[in-house]
Amino acid sequence: MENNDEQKPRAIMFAYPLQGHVIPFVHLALKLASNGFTITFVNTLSIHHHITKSQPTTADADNNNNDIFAGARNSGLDIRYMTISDGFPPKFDRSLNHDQFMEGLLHVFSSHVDELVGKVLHSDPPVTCLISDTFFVWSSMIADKYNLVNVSFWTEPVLVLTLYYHLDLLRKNGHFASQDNRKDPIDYIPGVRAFEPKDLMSYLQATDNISTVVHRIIYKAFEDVKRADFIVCNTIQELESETISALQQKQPIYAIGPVFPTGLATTIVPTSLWSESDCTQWLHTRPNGSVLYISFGSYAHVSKQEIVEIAYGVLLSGVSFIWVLRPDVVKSDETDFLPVGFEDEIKGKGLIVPWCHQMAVISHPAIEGFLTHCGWNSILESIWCGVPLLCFPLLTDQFTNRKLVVDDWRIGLNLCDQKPITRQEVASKINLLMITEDQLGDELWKNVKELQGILKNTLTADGSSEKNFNQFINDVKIKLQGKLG
Ligand SMILES: O=c1ccn([C@@H]2O[C@H](COP(=O)(O)OP(=O)(O)O[C@H]3O[C@H](CO)[C@@H](O)[C@H](O)[C@H]3O)[C@@H](O)[C@H]2O)c(=O)[nH]1
Repeated sequence: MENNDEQKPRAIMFAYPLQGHVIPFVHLALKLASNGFTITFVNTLSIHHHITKSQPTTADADNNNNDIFAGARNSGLDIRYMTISDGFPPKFDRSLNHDQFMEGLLHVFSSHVDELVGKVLHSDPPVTCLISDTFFVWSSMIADKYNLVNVSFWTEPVLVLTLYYHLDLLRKNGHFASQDNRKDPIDYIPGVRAFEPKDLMSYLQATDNISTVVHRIIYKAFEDVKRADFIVCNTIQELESETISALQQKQPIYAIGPVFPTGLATTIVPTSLWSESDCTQWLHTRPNGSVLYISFGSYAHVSKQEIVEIAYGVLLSGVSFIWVLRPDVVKSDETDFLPVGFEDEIKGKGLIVPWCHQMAVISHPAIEGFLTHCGWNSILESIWCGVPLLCFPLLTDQFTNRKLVVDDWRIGLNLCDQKPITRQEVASKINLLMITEDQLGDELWKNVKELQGILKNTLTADGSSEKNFNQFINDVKIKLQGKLG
């Protein structure tokens, strides 16, 4: 029962300044605000500029120009919006100068956060709770300094969180950070069945340099998360139950996913860093179940050679396709990375766009398969839409996510079994995925429909994510009462 004298909880939220993190953060903010929280949402200035620049020029966009949550507030939610410097000038290219940018997030960003939290702490209602991305290295320092409930939001599978959490075990057993990492299966991580080292996150597979800036962030962030009061995860209890239960022995952890754009959110809170091309008209002209959607997310880079092999492979397969090729997908100043004449050859068959509204595209009945880099949001969105996956992991958690999709849940195939990829293999894998009359295609399709049912169910009133979310809110309130004495 709601106690009216209870102070309204107010959380300040810091999203990691990358597309794949901002999207779930925004939707978590909306979910919390719909459940009685006052939210102060903080984006870096750079993310803010990207979002506002990519908006179509409409009256709504003008409204949203300084405040992406203006529409949400008009609908009655108490979400305030602030921006913060990430320490770099606006024109600094954060994608091309990735490591320098990450050094800034590691060493400089916390002082900006500290200053901002100090300023807003005593506004009305006072800030009582910090919700920050698990990859930030300063959360416990800020929470301790300002006596805030410390909530870590994890935007990847709990399997990945667990592996980072137990980095000490991987080291001790020689699967990480040894002269010559062990190649045999890893069978000692609590809640994780034996798996191959090739399925570890890319940073933990490294042997040459394990002091890169991302490694240093990982070492610090996954020690820091051990001091969080609560860990909230964009995953689903039914999909990762053993792993979640094991980690729950260590810390309170809540699977509340999928944290998705609902109808309300998609229309009123812009989150895209690039302008979205409208693919709907084109999709309407295609037969149901005939189009392959291809995207490598917002962050990873692909080599020109791989783009060329995929391009020829898609042509050889003969399927229709939409391919999202963001301007910086190849890590160089080179903009002509497609084979000469490719765009003429695909006329009437394929559509290439720099960015789109992914959920709108993959929920269209014309879409039959998704060639993906295995970003966690893309996987959840694809399951939600009942679309099987063709997996081409590039970086970070994507290798571990691939294992879940292909080996554990059997809702997808590997694009290639070993690198370098070839156009012949690309074509044959696309055909295997897209021809659902075949036994394999049929099995993938049935499995993904089953998981789709689980995902849809989890957000109903009796569903696990809904229950976990309510439990989380109750536990935060109890913790707050304890803190306020
Ligand atoms: O044209 C596009 C392409 C993508 N998206 C959206 O962008 C997000 C992309 O997220 P994700 O699929 O997770 O990929 P990344 O952007 O690469 O995400 C980063 O963050 C994820 C969550 O932490 C990690 O799993 C990834 O490995 C990491 O690269 C999704 O919500 C997509 O719907 C669009 O809206 N339009």
